[in-house]
Amino acid sequence: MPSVKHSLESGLDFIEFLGDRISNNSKQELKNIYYSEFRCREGLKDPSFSSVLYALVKCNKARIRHGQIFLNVTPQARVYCDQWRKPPGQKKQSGSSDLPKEDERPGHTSSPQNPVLISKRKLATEVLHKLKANRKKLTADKGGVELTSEPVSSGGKLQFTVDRLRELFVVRFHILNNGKDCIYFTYYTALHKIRCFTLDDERRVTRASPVYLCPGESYQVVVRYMLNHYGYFPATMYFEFCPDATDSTPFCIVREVEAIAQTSLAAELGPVAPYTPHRVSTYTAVETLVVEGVPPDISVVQQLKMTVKLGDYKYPSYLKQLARQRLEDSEHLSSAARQKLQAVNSLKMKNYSHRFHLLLYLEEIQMEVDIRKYDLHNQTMNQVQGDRKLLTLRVPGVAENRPSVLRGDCLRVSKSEDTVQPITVFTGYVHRVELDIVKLGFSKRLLQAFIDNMKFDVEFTINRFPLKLQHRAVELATKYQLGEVLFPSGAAVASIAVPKLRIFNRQLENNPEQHAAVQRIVVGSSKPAPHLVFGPPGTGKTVTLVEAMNQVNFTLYPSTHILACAPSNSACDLLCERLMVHIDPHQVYRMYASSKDPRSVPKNLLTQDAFVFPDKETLMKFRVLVVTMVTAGRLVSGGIPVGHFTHVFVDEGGQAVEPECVIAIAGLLSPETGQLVLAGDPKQLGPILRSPLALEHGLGISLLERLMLQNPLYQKSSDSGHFDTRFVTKLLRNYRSHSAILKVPNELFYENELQVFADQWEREAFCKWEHLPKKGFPVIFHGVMGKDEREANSPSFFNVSEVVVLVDYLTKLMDTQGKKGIPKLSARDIGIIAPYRKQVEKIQKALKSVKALSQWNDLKELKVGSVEEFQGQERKIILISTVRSSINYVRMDKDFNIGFLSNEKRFNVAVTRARSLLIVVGNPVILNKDPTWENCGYIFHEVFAFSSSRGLECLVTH
Ligand SMILES: Nc1ncnc2c1ncn2[C@@H]1O[C@H](COP(=O)(O)OP(=O)(O)OP(=O)(O)O)[C@@H](O)[C@H]1O
Repeated sequence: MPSVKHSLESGLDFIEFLGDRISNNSKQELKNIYYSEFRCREGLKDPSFSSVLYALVKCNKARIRHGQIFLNVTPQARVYCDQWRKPPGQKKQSGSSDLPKEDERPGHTSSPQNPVLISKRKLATEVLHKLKANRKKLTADKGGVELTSEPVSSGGKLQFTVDRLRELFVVRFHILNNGKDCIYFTYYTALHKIRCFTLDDERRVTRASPVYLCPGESYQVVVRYMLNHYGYFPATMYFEFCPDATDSTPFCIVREVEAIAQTSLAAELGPVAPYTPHRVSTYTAVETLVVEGVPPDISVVQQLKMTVKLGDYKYPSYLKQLARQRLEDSEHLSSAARQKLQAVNSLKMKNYSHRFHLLLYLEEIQMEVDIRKYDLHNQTMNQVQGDRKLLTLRVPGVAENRPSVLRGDCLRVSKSEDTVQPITVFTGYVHRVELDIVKLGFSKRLLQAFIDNMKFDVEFTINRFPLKLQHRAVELATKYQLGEVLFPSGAAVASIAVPKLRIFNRQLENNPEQHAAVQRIVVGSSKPAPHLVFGPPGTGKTVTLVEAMNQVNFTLYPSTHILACAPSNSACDLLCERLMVHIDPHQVYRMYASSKDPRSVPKNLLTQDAFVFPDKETLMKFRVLVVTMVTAGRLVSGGIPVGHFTHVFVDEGGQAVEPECVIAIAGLLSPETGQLVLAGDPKQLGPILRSPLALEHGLGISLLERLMLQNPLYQKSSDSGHFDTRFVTKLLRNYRSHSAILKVPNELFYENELQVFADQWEREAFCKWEHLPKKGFPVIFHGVMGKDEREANSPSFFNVSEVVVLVDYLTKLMDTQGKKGIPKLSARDIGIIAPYRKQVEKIQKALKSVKALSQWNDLKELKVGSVEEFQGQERKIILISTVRSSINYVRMDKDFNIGFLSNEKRFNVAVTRARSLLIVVGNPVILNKDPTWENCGYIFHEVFAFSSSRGLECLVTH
């Protein structure tokens, strides 16, 4: 019995084979064609007609009504004729050819799979490969054959746009034998399976019955497009010719066809200018004379005096050598260098600072190498209207940290025409970053000499401040003997009875794990060892942390001071907002770094125009300070004494490298009496690192993850199979999402341990939404054949077809809210996640320009951002745009650690933010090439009762 999958593939090939005869509904006639023409092709082992029909019906590719068969390919017919039929007795060809070898062609394969598909796939791979390598050769007219088309092609590419769907668009290829000899037109096909066109020619050319063209004779192939969906539909048309029907080497001519169907919104959002990539130039050392620029006014009012020194921590030169060797040839690391690295491989308190200094140096060296890639040449700057002391510079990519430029950072510019050494280098300080524009403060000397259109070369520099803080932190960890905090043995742990608590957040009363965790933290049951709270997304880690802080503040008052930290500002803001529900806001202080733009701070957290670092005494009066880990370093510099903070709470602890986390501990927390609490999920976004060497030697592992992986106190007991709850709390009840939303992450990352506890009314709020493909399953995967594009000289990607679909869903949500049992919505209930900054920008632009959406008067509250910006956040409805539509860029995503593909952790965070409805918009063909997304397709298949091997394809719900 053949598998349904095998039968379906044969069925789809049969449909393709039928060509124009697809409209034939007679079961008997189709059966005859199947057996007499299709199934008996040489070497084929297709299943029986009834098995094929069964598979087609089961997978919605055919319907049977009153004994008649309706093949489900219209109007999206994929009915170009397949002509992989070898002429009987054809001899093996000799000589080189553009074509696949003869024994790889159908009829010569012994594979039990369908050879039509295999050979066509092979042909497609080969032709596409050759197109990349030598496009000119493949697309050139040759052998006397002239291939023209209507519409006319240019450089082998034929592009056309249709404005309206479901309207016929005809492309004609004219084949003219312009040579002196006769020629056989033996074969043609489209090398992509996009079901939006049919191929037709009068005499049904096949290798079995080629068309003979005498000199001067011509022939026509017609491609009929019927686009049912907006998007971008590329195809590669392959035409094959032979000077002699039996005994000569065939050759081919290829044309690329791009059909585009777009709305006016898509046209409006399209590229503003063709993409011109930034060219990387080689760097040569030159003698320079540096002229200092003007830093921005400190918007932070600095009342906190710096009393603890921060060293410079420059890396030793031998390390640069080592890193360079490694970068160029990892085989030839000197043995001394190798030993140095090996010596620090196993982390102990004894080598703690030494090891992290080394790894941080390696990271810095790599950062220096990477930042050079962004150097700009021959750039013009402009004077800022209204503030002529500043110059603006366009920095493509800055919005997605390529390069990372923050307020207060420094850039080095020199006049492009300056060639005489020493070259004058002007340092410019970043006053403001606005999308891809930076505003820079330079010295008077440059401003006075500045004239419009002056050309400059620009070098970016790295911000060493966070690195320096990390170096100091690992040193302080040794100085203050944090051994029992960083490598706890559990020896000093006293057994204390847990107190009865009056819980502030009543939700926790129903969750014994959360409740117990709070009790343990309040009583300090793990002290001096850290207490870990870990669990999958939405299991209430942050809520537990916040309740524990409330309880510590309330129960142990007045002897406690809390430092609440997270790696990112958005996670800190969330902590702060939740803390202020139960703690008097005057007792909580949210301290921001000077690099933070006050305009990006949530209104309820910004109490004054500028940020203030109050003096030490004032700071020490607050019950709770909320800061990022890096800003916690300022508290150390400001001389807040060790032991002032009785508790340090770290949320999203899995996102920071260990030395970053230690900034908030070393020099602040008492090693004997302090309580450290770390919350996080190692399966969500981790630290981002550049140096492969540092990664290889473990810098990518967070403190939370290291303790969980390497310290027995934080592992399940082999006897009981349970965690020791004095040290670790594992949360498994998910309070955020509908089970359908959790299905994929639960299976892929959490061994199906995650339990659904979200409020039933909330989680099922969209289960009856009329636009769901399956009622009761509030997940939509919407397949879009879009195009990932870039514009001007920005390296960031966007995909307008996906923006159009997102906007369409938003409009549907707006139209249906408050009707038929669907709750009323405000824009703040919705979040849109996109992997690239340009796509975020295009979505924001679309939100502003679509009139229908302006009904939401809080439209500004609709958050559009990257996954990083959504970590720890949730919304009722999440829409995700995956953008990627060409396989060629997937490698780039991996190298730059961007995008959704090849990054499980980013995928996990993105799909676990929604409470009641998740809509993913993406290209199924590309996503299926990634194992995580492909699995996603398989898992959904069960739900949708599809039976196919085609991953996400079956979920395409145009
Ligand atoms: N015991 C509980 N009962 C009901 N709802 C809860 C409970 N604990 C947490 N929640 C709710 O679950 C949602 C997720 O909580 P929280 O943000 O604390 O999860 P998290 O584990 O920190 O998530 P992430 O890993 O995504 O950062 C919130 O809406 C919160 O109010």
